[in-house]
Amino acid sequence: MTSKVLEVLPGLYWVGVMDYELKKYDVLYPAPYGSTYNSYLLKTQKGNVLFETVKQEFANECLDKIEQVIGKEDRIDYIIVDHSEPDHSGSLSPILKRYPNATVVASTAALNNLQFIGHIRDDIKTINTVKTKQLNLGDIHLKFIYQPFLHWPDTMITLIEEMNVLVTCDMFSTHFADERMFDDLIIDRKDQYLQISYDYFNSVFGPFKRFVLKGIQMLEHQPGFDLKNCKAICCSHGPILRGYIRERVDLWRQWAQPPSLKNKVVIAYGSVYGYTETMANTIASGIKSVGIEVSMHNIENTSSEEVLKDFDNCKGLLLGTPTIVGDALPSILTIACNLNPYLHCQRFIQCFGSHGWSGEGVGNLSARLRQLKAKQPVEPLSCRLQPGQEKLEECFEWGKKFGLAIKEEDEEN
Ligand SMILES: Cc1cc2nc3c(=O)[nH]c(=O)nc-3n(C[C@H](O)[C@H](O)[C@H](O)COP(=O)(O)O)c2cc1C
Repeated sequence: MTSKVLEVLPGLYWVGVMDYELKKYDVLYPAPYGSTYNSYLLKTQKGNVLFETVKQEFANECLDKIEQVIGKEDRIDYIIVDHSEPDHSGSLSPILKRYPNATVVASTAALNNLQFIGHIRDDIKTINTVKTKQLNLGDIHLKFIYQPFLHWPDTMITLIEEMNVLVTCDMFSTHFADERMFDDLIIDRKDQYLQISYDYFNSVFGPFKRFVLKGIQMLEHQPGFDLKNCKAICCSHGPILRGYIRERVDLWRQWAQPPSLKNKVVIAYGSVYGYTETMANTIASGIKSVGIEVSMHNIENTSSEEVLKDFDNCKGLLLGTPTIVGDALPSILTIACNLNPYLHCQRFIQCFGSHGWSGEGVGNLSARLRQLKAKQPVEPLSCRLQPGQEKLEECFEWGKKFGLAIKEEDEEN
């Protein structure tokens, strides 16, 4: 189903598309309300400017809408690519084919990526916004504000100065398709919009919270721009913001606050004969001896999800596994695979376990844990079969050292 061109403000039009069929995004996350790929067309004294394109399969619909605004004869002079992810740049090639004289305006990193997305021709005119930070279009000036990691290294925000409008690409976006397209027109779906906005924030921007806070601060202190008088935030998915800009910015700021982590260690383990379990209990005693709280999970009676939920607001995690047929226990490996270097590199994470002969369990698990680049005040701890008195003393000291590292960091802060 095609949608209509919408006027955002005089001279600025939405020429994006609706994607009601989208069921999931980024492979993993449900998109229960579909999505939109927002592209905007700005008419100025010195030419027509297109902000973002749309997903490749919607190129013709976007081209039709562009023609509805500028007619068959007029041309696109500039295409601003605030972020080169294919859902925004996928139609760049067909649009450049139709408007071969358009200049592509993007950051160094985005221009670089565009060589590998749609493989645009080498002779296309470009402006690198890391060097050229402004564009004078007569009655309108564009200011390019490079904001890497919102949410790729290539991202920028464009300020349409005279209109007091921000084009933010994925920042302040969400996957939500509604033909009314403006935040103040969809208040009857407020709860759905809020819920999917939070999910989108978490999945896409969750790993980049400090960049979100930096980005918001930058917008609030941008010379010549007043967020209070901002007329619209033209994001790249879901409703355009115009009625509730302040509220949305405040929500994003609130969601982006760093988690407050407890001085607590979660220990999750599996154990066939109780050997890894004995290690776990002794390690826990060592941790508690320095005043750090511990919570224990035997994976036989709980799930990886519950362990991850418990660890969500804790500083430390220890994973225990025996070696079973040349590997670690899958459920314990699953916990490690659900951790992420961007999200968990500031935490304390290590592993331990018992084995019979070859001992790959702890080795394989620790290979994954090293990829997280988390803090590891102790080396992985292995034990051949049943831990004896000496090994138990080692477990106690190992736990104590792990707990002390958490305590010392807390005292330093
Ligand atoms: C089904 C099964 C397969 C095993 N495979 C291995 C193996 O490939 N390599 C190894 O070092 N030990 C292997 N073991 C031995 C255990 O790792 C060892 O008994 C360990 O001490 C068990 O610790 P737990 O009581 O904490 O489970 C295996 C044990 C079982 C029950």
